[in-house]
Amino acid sequence: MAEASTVIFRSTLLPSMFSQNHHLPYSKHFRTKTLNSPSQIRCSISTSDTPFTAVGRIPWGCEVDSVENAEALQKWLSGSGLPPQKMRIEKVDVGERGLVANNNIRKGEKLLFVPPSLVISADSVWSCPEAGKVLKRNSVPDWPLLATYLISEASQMSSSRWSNYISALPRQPYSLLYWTRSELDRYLEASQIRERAIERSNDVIGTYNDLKLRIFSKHPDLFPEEVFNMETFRWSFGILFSRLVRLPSMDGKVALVPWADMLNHSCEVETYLDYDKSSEGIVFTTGRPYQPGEQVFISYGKKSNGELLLSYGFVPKEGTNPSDSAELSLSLKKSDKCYKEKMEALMKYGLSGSQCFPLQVTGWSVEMMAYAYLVVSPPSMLNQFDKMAAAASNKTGTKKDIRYPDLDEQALQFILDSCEASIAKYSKFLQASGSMDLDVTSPKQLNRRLFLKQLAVDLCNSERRILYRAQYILRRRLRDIRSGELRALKIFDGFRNLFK
Ligand SMILES: C[S@@+](CC[C@H](N)C(=O)[O-])C[C@H]1O[C@@H](n2cnc3c(N)ncnc32)[C@H](O)[C@@H]1O
Repeated sequence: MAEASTVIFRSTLLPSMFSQNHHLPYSKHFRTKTLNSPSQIRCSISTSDTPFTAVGRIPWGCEVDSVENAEALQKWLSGSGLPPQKMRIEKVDVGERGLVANNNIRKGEKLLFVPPSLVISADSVWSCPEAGKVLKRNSVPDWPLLATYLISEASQMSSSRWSNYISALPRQPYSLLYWTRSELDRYLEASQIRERAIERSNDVIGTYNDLKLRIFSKHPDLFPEEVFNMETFRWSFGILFSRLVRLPSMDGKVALVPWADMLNHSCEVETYLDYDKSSEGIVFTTGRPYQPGEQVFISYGKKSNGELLLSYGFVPKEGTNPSDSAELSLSLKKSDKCYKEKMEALMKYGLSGSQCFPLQVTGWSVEMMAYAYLVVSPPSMLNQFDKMAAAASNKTGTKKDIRYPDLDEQALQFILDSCEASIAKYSKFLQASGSMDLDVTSPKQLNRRLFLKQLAVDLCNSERRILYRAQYILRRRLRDIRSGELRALKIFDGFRNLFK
């Protein structure tokens, strides 16, 4: 058996393209090409208590913890070419349903072997071929194409080849797409994830409206609004965000992999799904042994707790995620004497006067430090603004690691101030959360609110922890700088007295 490290191919459940670059609007990847045209319908996330449009019930899928539908899926897959498995679907403690080991599984074993014929991708055959042809003719990119495909197949019910798979999908995936605007404002006020969730919802709305304008309205026979509407698109995007896999060995192709998508995530494992050329199937290689009855995990990628909440609707236990990070917002002061010049430099590199940077337990990025240098630099350093802005952006090939020792103290103090302002926001929310939601009377609403609030509290605790750590490092660095300066001053005074 090959060593795990040689056979593990990196992939993530939900494309890693979103996590790799915080500053890249993810919409660029899945929106259709004409989205920026002047004729596009502009629409923003609802400010009312409902997400997008009125919440309708999706007529397919199942309750998120339904094992019956998952067992029917298992049977259908076995009859359709899925080889015998060393795992079975069960109700689990972490993640509602998951795959558990049937017998002892060794570290370094290859599992799954889902054949390409059981994978849903942009090349899959449509039960309604005409609809597929129209989308292809309009060069619809993979994400919206797959979202439409899923709805189209779901609406075919048992005539679709994928009916058993679709019946086992959650009717309402856990995703921030299902949080209303007021829930996002209420619970995620302190976290930058709120902005990302609003952006994402707006992108989904924009994508749907664009498809409707360009394609669906012109082919109402193929894409009737009763089936292809905002509600069904919210569902299909929720499914894609929480289950789509990027397969590096298939040139980064994105796909839904039935059965494999029953695996839950653990921050403690580093095994990813990918296509294995030798066995011609989707596999993963275990990074640790499992005992019979134990849940088997994969990794959805190196994502922060906020990113996991955004796409998958869960937050790992505090302190268990080594890839966790918090976003810190830094802002240029309007009262800055060189505000105009600094803004020009920032805009030249695609940055703005208020910019978010990831902060990790281990520290902060060179981009963040460069941005802080720019904010605190005096007018005499005007000729350095461009260089600083270039280093603050991660879009240039220029040398990023710039140093201005004379500005260190001010730049670090500026980051510390921003950090402390952010900590105060988290603390305010966490304090207030205890007495929140006592105004709710219906048990169903109370349950939902308690559930969302708990997720938000977990997220805020984990993000505040990272900020506390940064605060500690910053204070220590500043103390060192200041005590170093004090020592130098004392030595200087000593010499002066000697000469006197
Ligand atoms: C790819 S699916 C995994 C199968 C899923 N549990 C099911 O029953 O359909 C991803 C979803 O599983 C759940 N999940 C995965 N890992 C989890 C974890 N570590 N903790 C809590 N929920 C998890 C989340 O609801 C997520 O949106």
